[in-house]
Amino acid sequence: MQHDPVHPVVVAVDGPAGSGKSSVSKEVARRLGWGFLDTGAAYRALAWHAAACGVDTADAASVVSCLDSFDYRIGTDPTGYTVHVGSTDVTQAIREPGISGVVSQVARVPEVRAHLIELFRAIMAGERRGGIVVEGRDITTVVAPDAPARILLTASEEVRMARRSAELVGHSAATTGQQLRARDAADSKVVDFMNAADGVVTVDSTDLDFDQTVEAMLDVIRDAQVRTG
Ligand SMILES: Nc1ncnc2c1ncn2[C@@H]1O[C@H](COP(=O)(O)OP(=O)(O)OP(=O)(O)O)[C@@H](O)[C@H]1O
Ligand SMILES: Nc1ccn([C@@H]2O[C@H](COP(=O)(O)O)[C@@H](O)[C@H]2O)c(=O)n1
Repeated sequence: MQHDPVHPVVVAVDGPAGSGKSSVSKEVARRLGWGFLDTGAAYRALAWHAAACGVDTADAASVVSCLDSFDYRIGTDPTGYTVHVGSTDVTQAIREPGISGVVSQVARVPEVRAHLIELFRAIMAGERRGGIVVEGRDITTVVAPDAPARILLTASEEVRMARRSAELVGHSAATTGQQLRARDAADSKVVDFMNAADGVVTVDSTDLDFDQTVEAMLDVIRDAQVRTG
């Protein structure tokens, strides 16, 4: 797994909502000096764009009609990336519960998935650092099934709910937990991110703190580096 200036090393990470995919992957990328790609941000930004255009996100054909005008930009710097749709910075807006509540409707549309997967592969190929850590739901199985290191990052539902409620001040723990469970249920109908596919290593962070989880992921990457030379 040596640095090839043309093909960055890809680390693929999947997992359910609140498992730590984005925060842990970002820190792993930062420690390696590699890029980081949060693929969920694109589905969220498209949900934001559809809503901004007055489109009903439950109507697949209307969502598809928004793809042509979806001018999406995201950086891969793990120390501070921004998300733009056109000239609007939507980095914060796409994290609002209103977007989390409808993003699965957008993500289940096959044309949307095909469009965004192409975009992710282009971003991965354009990475100029030695590697890129890419996280989402179908990275280990669809977006980058040949990645040398593939990880399913998980944690018990109870722990994931507690971690998510701790960061969402002003929202009840019950509502936050309900939303997380509903999103996983909807997303699971489209891709399987609860079970590790063949060759994918599971990192269960239920009993690990943040730093231990980062180290566990780095161990998997180091093992893959030894395996693939
Ligand atoms: N091992 C851990 N110990 C303690 N807290 C953690 C751990 N891993 C992640 N967290 C915290 O859990 C919260 C959820 O993590 P994060 O947002 O990275 O999850 P996610 O899988 O990307 O979620 P989503 O798919 O909903 O965007 C964050 O506040 C993060 O700091
Ligand atoms: N590879 C992916 C990534 C995300 N999604 C959908 O986007 C939603 C938001 O993702 P977060 O990681 O920011 O929570 C998620 O709930 C999925 O609907 C996806 O389908 N595939």
